[in-house]
Amino acid sequence: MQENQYIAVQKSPAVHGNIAIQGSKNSALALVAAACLNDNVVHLKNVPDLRDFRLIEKMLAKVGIHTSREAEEFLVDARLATDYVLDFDITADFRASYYFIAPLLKKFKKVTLSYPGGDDFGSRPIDQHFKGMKKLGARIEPEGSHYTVYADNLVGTEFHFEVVTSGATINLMLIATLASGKTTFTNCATDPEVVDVANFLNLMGHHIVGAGTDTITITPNQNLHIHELKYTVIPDRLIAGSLLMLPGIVGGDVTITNAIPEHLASLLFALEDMGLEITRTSTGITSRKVGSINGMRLVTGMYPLFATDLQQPLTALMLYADTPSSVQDNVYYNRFSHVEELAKMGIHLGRQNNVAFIHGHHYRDLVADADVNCRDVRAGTCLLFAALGAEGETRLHDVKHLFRGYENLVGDLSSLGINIELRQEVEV
Ligand SMILES: CC(=O)N[C@H]1[C@@H](OP(=O)(O)OP(=O)(O)OC[C@H]2O[C@@H](n3ccc(=O)[nH]c3=O)[C@H](O)[C@@H]2O)O[C@H](CO)[C@@H](O)[C@@H]1O
Ligand SMILES: C=C(OP(=O)(O)O)C(=O)O
Repeated sequence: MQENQYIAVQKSPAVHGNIAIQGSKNSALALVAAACLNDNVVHLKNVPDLRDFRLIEKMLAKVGIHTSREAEEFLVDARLATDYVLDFDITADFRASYYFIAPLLKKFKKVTLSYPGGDDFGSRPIDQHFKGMKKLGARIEPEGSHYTVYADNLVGTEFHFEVVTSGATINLMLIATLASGKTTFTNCATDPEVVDVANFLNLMGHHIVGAGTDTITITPNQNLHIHELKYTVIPDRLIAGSLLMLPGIVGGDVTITNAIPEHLASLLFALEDMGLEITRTSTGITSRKVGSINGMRLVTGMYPLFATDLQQPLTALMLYADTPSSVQDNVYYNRFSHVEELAKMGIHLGRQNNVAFIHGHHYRDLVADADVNCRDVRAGTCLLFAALGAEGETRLHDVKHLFRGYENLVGDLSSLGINIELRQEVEV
């Protein structure tokens, strides 16, 4: 359906309102896979209703793993898994497909799947996943666009990540629960999503220590009590962080009622540095425009440094600052698809390798009447936010990318007072 739709936005009045944030997409993707490791039903709360999860449901149904949505819960029951080959088209269509290696290795000691998809911002290697699996004793056979992992005898080991990667840290943590004996990983990612998955594995009865630090040990428990589990996914820090930027662009205030401030520390400092008033309370985070917005020099890095996923949305705020800014993405050097699209709105950023330069101020009187394409979820957020400060109408196409991250984007923004509409594309 989203193939035939576009979003139209006009210059927005000051925003006011409260939003409760959906569950984290990136955490829930891993938790659904982790739930498939349990030998009984798992009830996950806060799994967002997004395309990746609909793909997962279809992919798992094909191998006999039952999932369903009942009331607020996403149910997973992997007890009757029937096949070790995951659909090639589906596994190539989203990033987190590699998290399903562990549950199928558990059942069949082998699994075949495609190389992962996800947002395209240049090279997204999975060499650390492969190196870690091999160190645990797996054998990997590439076969064109797909590969098979064989794991007859996984043995606990020590593995040092050459690159800090959240995906590989989570994936290898899941696979290490299948090994005999203890595994120690060093140079791990410390993201909240890693901690969320470790907490769930501990709830299952495994013994994971150190998640959230650079050293994680996994002592698997092969005599788990087999019972139903309930677990709640953490709120989505990337959506919370993005929405907190809005007052800086159009004025007003936004309160996120269920965010976890520690997960957003580097963003909140950046927003304060840019001149927003940020209030952290036990019930949420409020961002309010109280004066002019300053530019800043932003550098991304792995958690707890500034998240690469938030640099594109923050670029939109930088457009409306009084002084220039720069954004250096050290995680994905080519995560700049918004730059070409902003140019269609008359917003010209400089770009040198992995750094974008934003003049600021200059765009305050911008008049836009433009059609732009959302090429990935966070680039789409940048375009949408940039358009909210410009006179005239901006039409965002390829919204399927945008909706990959947001469960209720149009509803949430409308509730804040933003003039946003979902329209049908006209067939030509
Ligand atoms: C589904 C999901 O959770 N997606 C998030 C996850 O992606 P994803 O898990 O794919 O990203 P990683 O944390 O793995 O990537 C971090 C860095 O490590 C590099 N790398 C990664 C794996 C590997 O085997 N070799 C390697 O060199 C990557 O190129 C990148 O430069 O974290 C990214 C970085 O915070 C976010 O932008 C994505 O939103
Ligand atoms: C890049 C993202 O997702 P994925 O890793 O699933 O492509 C994202 O959520 O910004």
